[in-house]
Amino acid sequence: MNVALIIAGGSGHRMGQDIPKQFINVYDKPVLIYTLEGFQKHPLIDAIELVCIDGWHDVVWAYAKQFGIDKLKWIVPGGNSGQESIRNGVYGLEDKCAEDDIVIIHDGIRPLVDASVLSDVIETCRKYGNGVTSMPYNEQIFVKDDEISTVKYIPRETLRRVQTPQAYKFGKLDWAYHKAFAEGIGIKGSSYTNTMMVELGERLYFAAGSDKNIKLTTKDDLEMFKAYLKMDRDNWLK
Ligand SMILES: C[C@](O)(CO)[C@H](O)COP(=O)(O)O
Repeated sequence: MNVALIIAGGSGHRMGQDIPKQFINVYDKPVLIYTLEGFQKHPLIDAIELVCIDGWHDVVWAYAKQFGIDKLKWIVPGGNSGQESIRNGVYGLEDKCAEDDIVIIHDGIRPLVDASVLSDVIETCRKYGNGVTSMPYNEQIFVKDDEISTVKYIPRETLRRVQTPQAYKFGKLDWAYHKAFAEGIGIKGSSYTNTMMVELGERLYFAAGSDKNIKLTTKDDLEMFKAYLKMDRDNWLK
């Protein structure tokens, strides 16, 4: 079984809106529903679990009914940090998933995930035990020496930037969150499943990412999302 674990536990202050950014309407549809539709339509996804900020669960069930997201099976509460939210989602699957089932973790605010990206991350996980979508860097990365200057760069050929979706076998994922939270490894600051896994000594395997798979963090990202949707619609009308 392949289960999507969608993370929508945040309140999204950086967007400067009154409502959490995953619930902002774009052309009469909430951002989160665009994300869920990507998983709903994919033939390899069997079920979806959503980690959702408190107070919005009934709203999500109503939207799921309205937009035909019938793969959505479970909603669990968000945590105080990104890692707590993902942990809640993983623990919520303990009586639903077997060791070898694949869990595909994805940010609820990345609404442009392509079917080919999902297929490749699942295939990579089948082959190696995990898969993280990633992209090369096409800009130079410099290390700050202080707040205003640098004397060091990292050759970009040695770097990959990692996105979601990320796929893990459930047994390993569940083991990792229990160990990480028991021992305080890889759960602070901007940690995510990928960085935690590496801190726990695991090797991660790259799957194909996409430049279109943007994370909606700022208002500019929202404008870019709208532009992508318009471009798709214009292509479809041609
Ligand atoms: C993939 C990711 O960048 C972590 O490596 C993830 O998208 C981060 O999400 P966050 O909400 O900005 O922590």
